Amino acid sequence: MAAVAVLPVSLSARFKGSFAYFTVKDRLPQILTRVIDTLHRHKNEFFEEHGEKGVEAEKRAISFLSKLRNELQTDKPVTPLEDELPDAALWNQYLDYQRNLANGSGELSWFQSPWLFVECYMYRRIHAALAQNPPIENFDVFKEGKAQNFFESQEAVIALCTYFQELLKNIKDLDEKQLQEELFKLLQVSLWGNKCDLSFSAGEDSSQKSSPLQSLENLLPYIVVNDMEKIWSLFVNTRKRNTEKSNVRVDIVLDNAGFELVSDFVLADFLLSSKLADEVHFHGKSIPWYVSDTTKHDFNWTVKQLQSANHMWMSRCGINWEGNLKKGVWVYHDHMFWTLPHDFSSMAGVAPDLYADLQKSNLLFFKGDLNYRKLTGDRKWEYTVPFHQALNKFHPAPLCSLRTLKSDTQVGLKPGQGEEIQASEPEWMVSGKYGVVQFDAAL
Ligand SMILES: O=P(O)(O)OC[C@H]1O[C@](O)(CO)[C@@H](O)[C@@H]1O
Ligand SMILES: [Mn+2]
Repeated sequence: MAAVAVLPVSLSARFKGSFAYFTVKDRLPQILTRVIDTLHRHKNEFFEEHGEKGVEAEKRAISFLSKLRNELQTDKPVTPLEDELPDAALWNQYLDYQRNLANGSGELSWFQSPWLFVECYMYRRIHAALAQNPPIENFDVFKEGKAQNFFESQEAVIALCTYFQELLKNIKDLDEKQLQEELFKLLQVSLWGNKCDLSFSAGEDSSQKSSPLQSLENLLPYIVVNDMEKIWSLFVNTRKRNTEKSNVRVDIVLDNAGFELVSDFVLADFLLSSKLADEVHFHGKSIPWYVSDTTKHDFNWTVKQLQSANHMWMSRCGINWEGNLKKGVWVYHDHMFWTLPHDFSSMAGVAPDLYADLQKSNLLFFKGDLNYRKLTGDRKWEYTVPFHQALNKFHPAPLCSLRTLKSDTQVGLKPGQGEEIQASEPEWMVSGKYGVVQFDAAL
């Protein structure tokens, strides 16, 4: 008889003093207030573009969002979605599932329900507030913040593109050891690029200021799970095993736009230029999500920004990346599943097409904290539970999380490792200062 997986409870604001409680009580209302403020500040633009209809739509969206903020702050019931968007049915099925988990017919509460669920729900309601109010239905309330993060990270972008173009000049002469070293550097740049996320800072400035390559050495001790050697072995073994005909495919499940996205592009370009991989598939969000997550617009906008930069190495990168997309060796996807509330153990059942697509990959990179929470079900795991166990049967392909810790859940640590850091830095799980490169070899 197969052992039945005993799963710990979900993180939730019902645990006073937890980071979930602080987020639902303080940070989510702050994010909503910023969204409302953004709409107010764009009133003239809406008028210029759409006339009176634009201003009326803006007013309706603001009243939707103010109502939402009041529901959240006074812990009113979490209500079914009433919009006609394609994912509404899946969302309302999930609400029923959560209601039955809670206590049958009882109401769903922001503070008593699982944190992952109510936080995702808030972003889906923000999307509905815009989508239901033409003619501003396509306005991305987070666009300004994402663009600002990109522009304020220019120095880091220039440093990274310059470094990378120099590397490309002699990439053919690199031996295996040097290739491995460069891979490790760019994995770390992509990892620490994840510190820059606006939902974490509730929209405060979080752009990458310093050069991303300078600080890697002294950031190494803050990587609490470091499986980079396993990633290298996977690439070496895949290349040995692979015959000429079959492609080595790597997927990157993206997180934040801005500097982090550029660091993911550089990693992806390196994987192709070094011939460690033949194609890279990127997975973004189909609606604005968690303030800074990458949408299709952000993805294309960022490539265009690099291309048209008046800096030689930036534009060289942008031109190469546009070329990769045109050649089809880079492919962008944005499946609806990534913006549902489900954790990834439900993917095979809820989105079998996506699960089947991920199974074609040789290695899946999952960027960031929200993806980590969904990989491990956002549960109160013991620190030392194996990552494989916490994945709860989610094994479409070998996978690696590149995550800076911004929520209080972490698995796969050595005995005593978590307690030791906790003793000296009580905020270590939510400061974004620590990170993991955490690998699971699948079955
Ligand atoms: O962009 P990332 O790395 O997924 O971070 C998003 C995280 O930020 C937070 O808003 C911080 O609380 C979490 O809710 C979420 O997991
Ligand atoms: Mn994010």
